[in-house]
Amino acid sequence: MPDDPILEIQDLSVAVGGLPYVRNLSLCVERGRFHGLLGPNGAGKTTLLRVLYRAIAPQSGEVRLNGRPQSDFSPAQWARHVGALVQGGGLLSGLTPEDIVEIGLTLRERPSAKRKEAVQDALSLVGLQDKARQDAESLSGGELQRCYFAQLLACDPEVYVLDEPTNHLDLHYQLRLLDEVRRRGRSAIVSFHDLGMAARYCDTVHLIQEGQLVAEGPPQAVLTPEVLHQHYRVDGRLDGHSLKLEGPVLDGTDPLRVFR
Ligand SMILES: Nc1ncnc2c1ncn2[C@@H]1O[C@H](COP(=O)(O)OP(=O)(O)OP(=O)(O)O)[C@@H](O)[C@H]1O
Repeated sequence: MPDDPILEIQDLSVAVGGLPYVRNLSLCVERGRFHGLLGPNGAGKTTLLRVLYRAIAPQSGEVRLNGRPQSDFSPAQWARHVGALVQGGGLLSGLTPEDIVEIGLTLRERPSAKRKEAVQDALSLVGLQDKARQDAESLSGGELQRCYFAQLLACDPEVYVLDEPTNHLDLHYQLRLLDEVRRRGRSAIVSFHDLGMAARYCDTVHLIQEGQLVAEGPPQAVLTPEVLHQHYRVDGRLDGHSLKLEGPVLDGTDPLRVFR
């Protein structure tokens, strides 16, 4: 049992259109720790995260925050504690980055002067201070991801739920923004495809396959050559924070061939 769980997921099952995409899954997020959710495409990572930020309800099982069931909280109360960076944005028409960050802050009861300051601070953190009043529809993919990151950083929830947060970000911002979440000492549950980044940031990783938890523990203990072979269909090994690949990908396909 973890020492100090902030979020407990107990025996969770989620079906979409009658098909089970998360099955009897239990895991704990420890207070102040970074947890990675790993697994191949379609494993169920986003589905699980969507339950955590209440976009969908589970068929069975329970999510608890500080020992209290999710159903004890109104959606707005929950969102104050558990904030999410999700895949794909919302409606942007007519909004600026300033508006997007400020909309997030309506969850927080802050005087308007403090709110303005928080918006500017968050936009500076993500390097968007010069684009604060531009039409958000004109932002690049990475700039938009930074804008949503700013919204979350301004709210600064107790638990950060990040679904592939490095999507569209250049290396500088991948490191800068995940460093910022870690610097704040918050709890985080984060889906990653980049196993090197997962190894760099996560205290614990949870490997999911076909909606079930198949392994969990420190990255170096979980991401063994056998696991890479079996679940990612590549041969390689984790060397510190670097993934060293050996030989072609399995199933007879060698994507590097086209570059040779
Ligand atoms: N609304 C939906 N309708 C139909 N199928 C869905 C829906 N949502 C999820 N699924 C299916 O559930 C399975 C798990 O999807 P999910 O997005 O959770 O996977 P993932 O691990 O996040 O994958 P990826 O790494 O590709 O983002 C997939 O097979 C997906 O097609």
